[in-house]
Amino acid sequence: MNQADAPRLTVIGTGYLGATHAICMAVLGFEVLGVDVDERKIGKLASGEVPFFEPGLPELLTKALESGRLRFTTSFEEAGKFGDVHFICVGTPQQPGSDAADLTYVDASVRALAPHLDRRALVVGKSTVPVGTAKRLTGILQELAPAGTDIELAWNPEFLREGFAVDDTMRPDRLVFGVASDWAHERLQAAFRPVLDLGTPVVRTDLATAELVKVAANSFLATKISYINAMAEVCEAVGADIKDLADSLALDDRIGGKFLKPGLGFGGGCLPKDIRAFAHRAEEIGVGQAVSFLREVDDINRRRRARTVDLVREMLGGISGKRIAAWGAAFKPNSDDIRDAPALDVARTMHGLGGHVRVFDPAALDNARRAFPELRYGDSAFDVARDADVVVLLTEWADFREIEPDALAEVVKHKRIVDGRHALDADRWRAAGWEYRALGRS
Ligand SMILES: NC(=O)C1=CN([C@@H]2O[C@H](COP(=O)(O)OP(=O)(O)OC[C@H]3O[C@@H](n4cnc5c(N)ncnc54)[C@H](O)[C@@H]3O)[C@@H](O)[C@H]2O)C=CC1
Ligand SMILES: O=C(O)[C@H]1O[C@H](OP(=O)(O)OP(=O)(O)OC[C@H]2O[C@@H](n3ccc(=O)[nH]c3=O)[C@H](O)[C@@H]2O)[C@H](O)[C@@H](O)[C@@H]1O
Repeated sequence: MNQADAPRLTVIGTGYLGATHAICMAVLGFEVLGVDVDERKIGKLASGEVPFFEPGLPELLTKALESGRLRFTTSFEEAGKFGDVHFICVGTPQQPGSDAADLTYVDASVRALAPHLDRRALVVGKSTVPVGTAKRLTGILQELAPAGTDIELAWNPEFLREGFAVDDTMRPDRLVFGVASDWAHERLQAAFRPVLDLGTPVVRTDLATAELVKVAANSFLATKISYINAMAEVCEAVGADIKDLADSLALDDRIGGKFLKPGLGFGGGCLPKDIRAFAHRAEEIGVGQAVSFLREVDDINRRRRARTVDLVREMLGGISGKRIAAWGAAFKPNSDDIRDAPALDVARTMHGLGGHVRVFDPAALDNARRAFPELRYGDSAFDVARDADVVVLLTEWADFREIEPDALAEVVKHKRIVDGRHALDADRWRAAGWEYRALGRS
């Protein structure tokens, strides 16, 4: 990359998204400054420690720090002086007691940065926000940036998946540039030059469309998952098989098999809160009816968690006093993220019903322990399964899928397994004498 032309980047908010973006951009050759209000997080990153689990990222952090192109700070003054392009990557969680997105952090970060922008710069929103946020932030920048400086706002939604964050950042399927001028578009092109050189498709559009693309994408993915889980409910009622049904649908190219995996449903820090915030925002702007199906998507998804508990109850004839091995805590494999994790929701419900639940997860145990100290935890999949009345697979880590039914049979009290993620080979487990149950399978 031609260093002379390359803009200097700041990345504001160094959580899952921001840390990944900052590290990858430095590896790609940019000078990058990561900024966060969390001193501990900044301290860890600066000393070479990624504060969350993400395959491949620790190695890249080491590489980026060694290159001298990546630094971290808590100072917005330093950020304003340093950067030509500022990426806003702070959290937009669900507001407590409401479906709306909490924009406190986005507003605070823009307000903190704006007074320090003393030369022409581009501020780029990456966080997932309700449509209309960019317009409002443009007003805040105009109000708070020093008089006479030319500050523009653009929107560049992010589509990375946790667990594949490095690859999704370095080689995304597409880039969306929501811009209000040719200058902003050119600046974004410069800020993604090495990615564009790979032939990555770019959609240039306006700010509102860019904001909407993101929530539309997550809503589509959530709808696909709830669609197949709705079919699972129907299968349960008639004794049909959701696995065969999903496999058959997937063979139609127009439908495709991705995000068509039935089971416990979606969780995490994004899909659930994003569909709720979108439905809420649509209602605010008078088009609630257009996306009212998202409420149903959410309800179908929540029912999966309750139904999984029901399945365990049916199998055991009650949950109170039973020893239950819960395999998984993270919202999906290859992540330590427990935000709105279906696995922990199910484990906590079974605990609340008097079950002796013990949880194991290969990466998310520390986070789970901190968030839910009332649950009991073990050191391995076999450890929590000792003398269990039932094993419940809640997050489909490869470590769990690879376990031999005969080896596990040695430690459990009863050979019963609930496959909450349709991740195990039912025939193999049944052949080994296990009672195998999964939602939507007779
Ligand atoms: N996690 C993911 O895979 C993806 C997340 N997103 C979106 O990106 C945004 C961030 O998500 P995550 O990285 O998961 O959240 P996170 O909670 O891991 O990170 C947010 C970071 O922002 C920092 N922060 C809060 N207020 C700040 C301020 N005023 N100034 C500077 N830093 C501040 C926090 O300390 C934290 O480190 C959200 O809008 C999310 O929906 C989009 C695509 C993927
Ligand atoms: O906005 C975001 O933060 C991100 O949200 C999701 O990414 P992520 O939350 O990392 O995880 P996914 O792989 O999408 O899985 C989400 C949930 O759906 C569940 N899922 C996924 C696929 C499937 O077929 N069935 C299913 O139940 C997973 O177990 C998980 O709980 C999107 O896939 C990303 O494109 C987006 O950038």
